[in-house]
Formats: sequence, structure tokens, C-alpha cells
Amino acid sequence: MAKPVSIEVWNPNGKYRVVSTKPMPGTRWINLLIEQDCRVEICIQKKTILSVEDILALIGDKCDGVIGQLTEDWGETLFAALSRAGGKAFSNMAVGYNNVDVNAATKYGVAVGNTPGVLTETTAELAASLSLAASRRIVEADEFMRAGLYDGWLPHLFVGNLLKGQTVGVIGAGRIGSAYARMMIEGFKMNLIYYDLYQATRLEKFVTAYGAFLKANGEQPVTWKRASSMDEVLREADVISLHPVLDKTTYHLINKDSLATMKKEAILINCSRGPVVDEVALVEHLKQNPMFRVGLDVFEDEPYMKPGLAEMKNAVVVPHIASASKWTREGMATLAALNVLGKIKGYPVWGDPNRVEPFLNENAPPPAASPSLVNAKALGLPTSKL
Ligand SMILES: NC(=O)c1ccc[n+]([C@@H]2O[C@H](COP(=O)([O-])OP(=O)(O)OC[C@H]3O[C@@H](n4cnc5c(N)ncnc54)[C@H](O)[C@@H]3O)[C@@H](O)[C@H]2O)c1
Ligand SMILES: O=C(O)[C@H](O)CO
Repeated sequence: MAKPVSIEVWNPNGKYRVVSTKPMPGTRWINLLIEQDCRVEICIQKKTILSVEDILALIGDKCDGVIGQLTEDWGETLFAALSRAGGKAFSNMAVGYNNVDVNAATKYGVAVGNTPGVLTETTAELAASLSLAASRRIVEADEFMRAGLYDGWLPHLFVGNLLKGQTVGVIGAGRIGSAYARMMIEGFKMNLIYYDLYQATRLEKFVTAYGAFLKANGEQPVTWKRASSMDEVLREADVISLHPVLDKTTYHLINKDSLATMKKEAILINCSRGPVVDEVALVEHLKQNPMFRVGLDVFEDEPYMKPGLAEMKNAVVVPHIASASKWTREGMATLAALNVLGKIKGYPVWGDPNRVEPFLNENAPPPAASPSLVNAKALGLPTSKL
């Protein structure tokens, strides 16, 4: 028997029952659901990661849709239960959905939503912050100051890496990878090398145009190169940032061999998913190469770090906060709620998940569509005309 979980209820007489497994930032998402006749139940249990059993208790006997979190295991058991309870939709409050078994959801006729776009710049900014923190040894230097160890300027004190004119390498040049690349190119005049399964045409055009602009102003132009293999990026780049999805093809993409391919003084940033990096191999590499530095937002066994990582001075580690800006988190909550609402109301799916801005405009009602359903095609759902 599942244990009861604490909930907060909004609009108790609403026709549709929508459950959120966590309180989420802002109130717009709640108001949008209430306006469309939903009873909203928010789990307020003081437990960071809910188990499958906890979520089964939340779903109960009648549930039209659930908004869930990337820490939860959305597989066969939960989708079967949601479907039995009459549920039509689930949305992750995240763009990544490697915690969701989309095939199982499709089998039970449940639509799966995610929250693209609204977190692109915020996540890229954290990757840029980690790049700076790691290259200029900010955290080490901060600890040194606070420990009262500073007794005067020295030529060798916390010497790090200059970014200007160096090469930034991006693995996975999708929305976030491209936004990060632009920040590093515009901000620090870095050259770009990237690896992706697809050509990042807009990014290439941007670098070409920016390079021409710099040249016209008498500055060294920036350049770009699409690598034919990931190893080419690892060999050539001074700063490498990981932004692919996590799937079978990207699990342990960075391992003992790929680490050995990188420059001894390279900077590696991971704001994608922890298992993209073999963290045991990374700890060993950090030990053997003190000038190699990493900035990590995600970890292989979250919330834990592999033994030894916490002791490494050449690692900057933060707790999966890349999308944590107020505007973005409120927007993620809104998109997740609208994904669920749209399916419950029988709306079509938005035609372009890369253009979700109309759903985020607080001064106008959102379009009558689900902003991003990843199994829309498999479920044969109609698409809205933009
Ligand atoms: N740390 C965080 O808080 C945080 C925040 C947002 C997103 N993310 C992660 O970032 C990922 C990317 O988000 P996005 O919006 O940019 O997605 P996206 O789909 O726009 O970009 C992903 C890119 O990865 C590429 N790719 C897939 N397999 C690859 C492979 N084997 N080798 C190289 N490239 C490959 C794809 O072609 C695509 O261009 C998400 O799936 C999520 O896991 C993390
Ligand atoms: O995939 C995502 O969206 C992140 O990991 C959290 O914002």
C-alpha cells in the first residue's frame, strides 16, 4: 500500500484533476490551469526525490494529467497507473526527458511534454560561468581569500588560462550548445569547433558574419569548423562544453580514452546530463593532470558525486542549477502546465517547439495548443498552424 502524501489543493471543484509532483515557481501556471476548470493538486511532501510508490499515491484513482520532475522515474508502472486513472498527459518540467520511458507512455496513450527554449540562454549562461570559473580558478581563489591565506600579490598566484583567441569546442550544437558558443565567441573572441549529428547552419552563419564584422573593424576575425568526429574537437579545443541529449549514443561519451585525447590544460564543462561523462575516469584524469580543469553542473549518480571528486581543486561543482533563473523556472512551469492542459482540452500540438515565446507572454492568453509534446507524432496528434 502506498503511503499518503501531503498535498495543497487549488480550485477544489475543478472538473479536471491535475497533479504537480512539486511546488513550482510562480503562480501563472496555477492560474492558467484554474481558468480552464482544473483542480490543481501540488505535492508538498518534504522529500526531494519522490519514489514511484509516492507518485502512485498521488495519481490515485482519477487523474487527468501530471506535471513531474527529472528526478522521477517515469516508466511502465507510472504510465499504466496514470492511464488507469483516466490520465491523458504527463509533462516533465525540463527539456531533457531521459527519465521518461516515452515508448511506455505512448503504449498507454499518454502524451509526454517537455519545456524547450525557455531555458536555453539561462543554461548557456551557467555553462559560460563555469567556463570562466574553471579557467580563472575563481573558486580556489575565493577559498584561499576566505581562509586568510592572501599575504600579497605574487607573479604565480592562481595563474589560469586566457580565453581570447583560443578555441571553444561544443559537443551537441543544438539550442543550448549554439547559445553557449555564441556567448563565448562574442564575449571572448574565441574560434569555434563543433561536433553534432546535424549541421548548425545558423550558428555557422553567425560566426561567419561576426568574423567579417571584426575584420572590418581591424580585429582578428573569429572562425568556425564543423568537426567530422568528436575526437577532432577534443584534440583541438581549449575549452570543451557538452550539450547533447543523454541517450545510448552519448552515455560515457567522455571516458578514459577521450579524456586522454584532450589537451593537458583543457577545460571541460558539463551542463547536459551526468552520465555523458564517465565520472570515475574523470576523477582519475583530474588527479593525474592538475592543470586540466572541469566545471560540472550535473553528475553521474545525482545527487551524489563519485568518490574523490569533492576533493579535487581543479573541479568546480554546482548542484544542477543551470536553468535556475526566476524567469526561466516560471516559464518552465508554465510550459509544463500548458502541455498537460492542451492535451486534456484536446488542443493540437504547437508546430515548432523551438518557438515557444507566445506561451510565455504574460500579457496575452497563450495559444490553444500544447507547446511541446515529444510523442505527438507517435500518438497521431494534430499540429497547430503557426
Ligand atoms: N544542466 C541543466 O540544468 C540543463 C538544462 C537544460 C538542458 N539540459 C540538458 O541539455 C540537453 C540539450 O538541450 P537542448 O535544448 O540544447 O536540446 P537540443 O535537442 O536542441 O540539442 C541537443 C543536440 O545534441 C545533438 N546530439 C544528439 N546526439 C548526439 C551525439 N551522439 N553526438 C553529438 N551531438 C548529439 C543533437 O543533434 C542536438 O543538436 C537536454 O537534453 C538536457 O539533458 C541540462
Ligand atoms: O533538462 C533540463 O531542463 C534541466 O536539466 C533542468 O532545467
